[in-house]
This record gives sequence, structure tokens and C-alpha cells, in this order.
Amino acid sequence: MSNRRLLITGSQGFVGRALIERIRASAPDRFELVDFIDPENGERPDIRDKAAVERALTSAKPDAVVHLAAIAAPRQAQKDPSEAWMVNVIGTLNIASAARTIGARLIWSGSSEAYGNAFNRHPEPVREEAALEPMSAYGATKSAADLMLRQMGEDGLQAVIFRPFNHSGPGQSPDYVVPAFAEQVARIEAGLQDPVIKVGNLEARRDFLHVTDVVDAYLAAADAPSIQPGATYNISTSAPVAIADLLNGLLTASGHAITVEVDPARYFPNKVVTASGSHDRLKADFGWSPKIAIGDMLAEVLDDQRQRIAAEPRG
Ligand SMILES: C[C@H]1O[C@H](OP(=O)(O)OP(=O)(O)OC[C@H]2O[C@@H](n3cnc4c(=O)[nH]c(N)nc43)[C@H](O)[C@@H]2O)[C@@H](O)[C@@H](O)C1=O
Repeated sequence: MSNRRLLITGSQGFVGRALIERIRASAPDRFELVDFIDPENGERPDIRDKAAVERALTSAKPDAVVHLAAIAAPRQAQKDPSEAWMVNVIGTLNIASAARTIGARLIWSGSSEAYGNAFNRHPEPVREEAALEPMSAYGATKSAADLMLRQMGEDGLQAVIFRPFNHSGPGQSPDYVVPAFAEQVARIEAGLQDPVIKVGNLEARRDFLHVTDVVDAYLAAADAPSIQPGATYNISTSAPVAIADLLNGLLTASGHAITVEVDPARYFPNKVVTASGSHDRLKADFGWSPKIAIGDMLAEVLDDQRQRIAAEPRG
């Protein structure tokens, strides 16, 4: 399908910016980006405000909405669960209801965190049929919104539900693990930090993707001639890596002699040791498979942090 009107919520966030960049670089003729703006005041709506969301979507008239706006950091959701439930569930309900009213397709970014304890029951990469058994506040909000959208798919909403696994890339905040490590490596290389890197729990094994592969899945669903309402897809590599391996990859890419130190402030016990997903369904329905190797992702994030640090004003 060509020239679909696409509205993105969370367009200023890490994934939103990567999505816009990807459209400009690879699919400028396939999509026309439309603004998410409340015509009453010219501002971007708070997605918790149902009336403002309705006004924005009704005036923008998108063919598809990619809904990325969320409380995305699990630790933030744990600190303020009420805000996380309001944004991730009620905010998603507001977007989904307005999308249904105007007949727009909804592409939603849920999370692999929704599986929770299901990972501990499945040694193999988890499939979409697995029960959602969230163990974090964040995972619970994503699990609840996932159920909600599948029900709304039975009720006329053209929804595609994604469960992306961990992803990183240039532009991600050092609140997340890959840029958290890469930023320190870049600071050490620049002589701004002693050659000691502070880390948290290195034992967890996670299915890591480059953000470009993730946004390609969203674009495939936005562009498809038709979708099955409520269809659910993992976005994953099926090849989990230990957080320790991500760290080693960055240290090898740097070549500097760096000592590793566990920082109790960064250390959180993991209820899920290995989280990995099957992407067979996404491959079968949209021809998607991950394209970017993890080593390339690490190198890009490290370069991004080096550039940021080189651009910092020095006093
Ligand atoms: C799927 C899920 O993915 C993301 O959530 P996350 O997994 O919490 O984020 P992350 O990639 O920062 O952590 C991965 C692992 O790395 C461990 N870890 C060790 N040392 C440090 C460390 O120094 N910093 C951080 N941040 N983590 C560390 C940490 O304990 C965790 O086990 C979001 O996109 C979320 O929106 C989402 O949906």
C-alpha cells in the first residue's frame, strides 16, 4: 500500500525518533507522517486525556497509528505504579478507542516483560500462545493492555499487538543497559572517568535487538494490505545473550584496559534469568527477521556515546 497517513505517539522518544528516521531513509513514499496535535490548543495531548486524544486523532485522520508513548523504564513503573497504569493502560485505551472510532489501524508496542514467569517455564524461545504471567509492575501494565487490545480486536479495532524484546541503538538513554555501559566506556576513553566501569546484574540473559529491526516490524504491520485484528507478534532474535557478553563486547570494541565493578545501586535481582522469544509468526506473516548483528548494535551505541561526549562542553 502506498502513502499511508501515519500518526506516531511517543514520536520524541528513542523508538519514535528511530521510526521517523527509518521512514525518511527507507520508505519516504510509503508513509505520510501526520502530527499528533490537539487542535484546541495546538499542543501534543497527554494520552491520559481522552477528549484531547479524540480531538487529535479525529482531526489528523491517520490510516494507521503507531502507539509508542509509554512509561517504558521498568524501574520507573515500579516507583510509580499508578502513573504507569494510567499511561500504559488507560492512555492506550484512549488511543485505541479513538483509533477504532476513525477506523484507523493500531500498531501497538507492548513488551516481552508481559511474559514474566512464563519464561521460567519455557526453556525454549517463548511463543505468543504462552500465558502472560508478569512479575514486574511494568510487565503487568503491558500485559493488561495486551489483553485489552485483543478484546478490542474482537470488537472492531484493527489492532496489531507487538511484544518487542530488549532493544537498543544510537539515541537511547543511559537509563538502559547498553548505553549505560557505553557511556562509561566513552568517558574512560576520553580521560573523564577512572578506568573502572560500574555495572549491575550481569547474569540475566536477554534477547537483544537493534531498534531498526524493531521499527521495521512496526512498518511492515502499518503497510500490510490487511491484518488480522488482535494478532500478536514477538519481535525477537531467539538468541539470548548474557548482559556480561554485552559488556565484554563493548570492552573489546574499546580496547582500553578497564576494570569492572559491581555497583549495588545498579544491581537488581532478576526473577527471570533467561528471556527469549520465537519470531516464527512474525516471519511467516510479514517476512520479518532480525537483520542487524548484536556486535554492530554495540559498536553503533559506543560511537554514539563517543560523539556525545566529544560534543559536551568542557569547563
Ligand atoms: C523488554 C524491556 O526491555 C527494557 O527493559 P529492561 O530489560 O529493564 O532494560 P535494560 O535493557 O536496561 O536492562 C537489561 C538488563 O540489564 C541489567 N543491567 C545490568 N547492569 C545494568 C546497568 O548498569 N544499568 C541498567 N539499566 N541495567 C543493567 C538489568 O538488571 C536488566 O536485567 C525496556 O525497553 C522495556 O521497555 C522493555 O519492554
